[in-house]
Amino acid sequence: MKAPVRVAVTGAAGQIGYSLLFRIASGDMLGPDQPVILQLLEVSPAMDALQGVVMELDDCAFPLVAGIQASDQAEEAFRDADYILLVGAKPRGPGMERKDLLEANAAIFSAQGKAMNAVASRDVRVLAVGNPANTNALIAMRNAPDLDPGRFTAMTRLDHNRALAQLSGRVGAHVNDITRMTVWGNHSATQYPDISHTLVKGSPAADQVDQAWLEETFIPTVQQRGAAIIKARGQSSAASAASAAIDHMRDWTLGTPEGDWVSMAIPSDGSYGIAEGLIYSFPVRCVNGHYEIVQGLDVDDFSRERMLATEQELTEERDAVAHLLP
Ligand SMILES: NC(=O)C1=CN([C@@H]2O[C@H](COP(=O)(O)OP(=O)(O)OC[C@H]3O[C@@H](n4cnc5c(N)ncnc54)[C@H](O)[C@@H]3O)[C@@H](O)[C@H]2O)C=CC1
Ligand SMILES: O=C([O-])CC(=O)C(=O)O
Repeated sequence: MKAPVRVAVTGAAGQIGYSLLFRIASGDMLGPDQPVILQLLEVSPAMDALQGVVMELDDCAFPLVAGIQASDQAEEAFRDADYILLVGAKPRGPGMERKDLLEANAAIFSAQGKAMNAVASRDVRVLAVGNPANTNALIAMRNAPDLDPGRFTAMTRLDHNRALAQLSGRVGAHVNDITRMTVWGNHSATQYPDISHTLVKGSPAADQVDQAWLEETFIPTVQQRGAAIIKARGQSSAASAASAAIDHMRDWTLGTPEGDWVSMAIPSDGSYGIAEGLIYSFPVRCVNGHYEIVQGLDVDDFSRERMLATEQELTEERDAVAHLLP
């Protein structure tokens, strides 16, 4: 058995938390030989509810759980954390866009960035799930100047998985047979799910679907899937979001499968002409605990236009929170 690692989760008594914690604890995120110490953060009024979740975690008698701490203080929850999943934030309701949450949630990520800067492990891996996820990751990153900016990421894996599911249904292939899907940009309605480089059983996906389906069905369905779930369920997606968070952290830490890649929102290094520093979703390969942007993909005019539109939205979100970016 390895030495335990410390995994902090914010919003631990919320909807996503209720799916996420049990999967982290069972080894789905970091592997069946990696014990974890869970460090759970909630706001003070939710501490009773969090205590109930902790009781349930205890009652699972998970072999990999080496400790559980619950706190309403970020500096306690983030102390020496090797992984931080920033889930705690307000979700949107019907008729809202995710960026409408910016004002309500931005302050949380600036305070939590400062707290992790002070106390987290210098090798921490951070995932922002709370919306608007990309810009919240940017706020946390900029408020944690002593940590490596490359350690700050936001979740577009749910969009990536949704794109796999939609294409799988259309071409009649299992998701396991689909590789090299890409989601570019923001976790929002401007994101660009791109199948230009995607393979189905090793052959180009673009040859197996028509342009009208791509433009009129595939892209808008993936872009609007979060809203469709809210309409159907009355609440935003939770179990699928938790599952995507597990996938994101697992692949970052343990590596992406040979020949494939995944989508992660990470600080842009200027690749594909995207402004440096924005938290933008790229195709990435992960090896030995590090991600690298897949380079050299052809970008045609159709793709370029969409990649720029979502970059533009991220620039506007960044400008709207300039006062929180030291
Ligand atoms: N990036 C993505 O793909 C997805 C992101 N989301 C976002 O994730 C966030 C959480 O969603 P749910 O779990 O459904 O919401 P929820 O409302 O069920 O849970 C959020 C929890 O966060 C807690 N919280 C609020 N402020 C906090 C703070 N400062 N510190 C610690 N905890 C805090 C609340 O008390 C609550 O228990 C929302 O912003 C939602 O929009 C949801 C689905 C997918
Ligand atoms: O749509 C929402 O507000 C929740 C979310 O981010 C998603 O399901 O992708």
